[in-house]
Amino acid sequence: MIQIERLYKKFGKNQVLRGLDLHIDKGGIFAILGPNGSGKTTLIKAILGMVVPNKGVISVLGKPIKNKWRYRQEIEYLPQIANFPGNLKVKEIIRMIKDLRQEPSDEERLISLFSLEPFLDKKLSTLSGGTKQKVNIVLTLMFDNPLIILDEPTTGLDPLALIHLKQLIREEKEKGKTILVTSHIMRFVEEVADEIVYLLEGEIYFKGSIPDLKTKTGQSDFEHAIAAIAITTTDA
Ligand SMILES: Nc1ncnc2c1ncn2[C@@H]1O[C@H](COP(=O)(O)OP(=O)(O)OP(=O)(O)O)[C@@H](O)[C@H]1O
Repeated sequence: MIQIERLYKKFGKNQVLRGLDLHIDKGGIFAILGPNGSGKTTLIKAILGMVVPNKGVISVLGKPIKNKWRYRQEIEYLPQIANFPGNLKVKEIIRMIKDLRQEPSDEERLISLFSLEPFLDKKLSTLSGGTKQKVNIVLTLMFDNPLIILDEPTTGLDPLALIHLKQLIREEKEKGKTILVTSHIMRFVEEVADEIVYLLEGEIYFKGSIPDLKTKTGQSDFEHAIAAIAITTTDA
């Protein structure tokens, strides 16, 4: 599904990824975690071909992605900050993305799930942050592709929308898909993730299940296990 070998990326003098290796061979929900600025979004954008690495090889769905773009049609991506033109109405942006993708979509179910009907004729610039995020989730999950990448999908969501999001992610996983998700909300991660991928100092510090992480850190609580990595490695 995703194979990354010795990935390096620096911005100016800032060496963000330092020979990162990552292999994701099966479906499931993988939480990409790590401190602020550890390179989670950089890694995701490298997988999407939006950040060009300095060195290393990335293969997605079985093929190296260098100088390729077609593979992106098989990926759904929810960016951390989606910047769609504010003067477009919700129904217009949905139609625009559908026209661009030219793929079957099931937006009606998602619009109804998030109760977005009253907003379809409203301009994006007039929506609250949480409602915008619901629209972004619809735009991401309305297509049916094997790889889904969600960068901070919970931002701004109310509790009911969060329950729907978790359910949707689990449904996609049941279809055998691979879902990469970043989040700073540890409760959300603990509820949905099959595996944790923890980035630190430009490499993968830990990849494995939550029980394995608890064993490794000697912590019985997930949030404390994550915090323990930060404390241990800062002290080192
Ligand atoms: N386009 C860019 N130009 C220059 N520096 C960048 C660029 N994109 C990211 N960086 C830097 O790379 C580092 C990693 O950023 P990145 O956004 O990948 O981290 P992150 O782990 O996703 O952080 P957060 O948890 O805060 O979202 C940061 O120091 C950031 O300032």
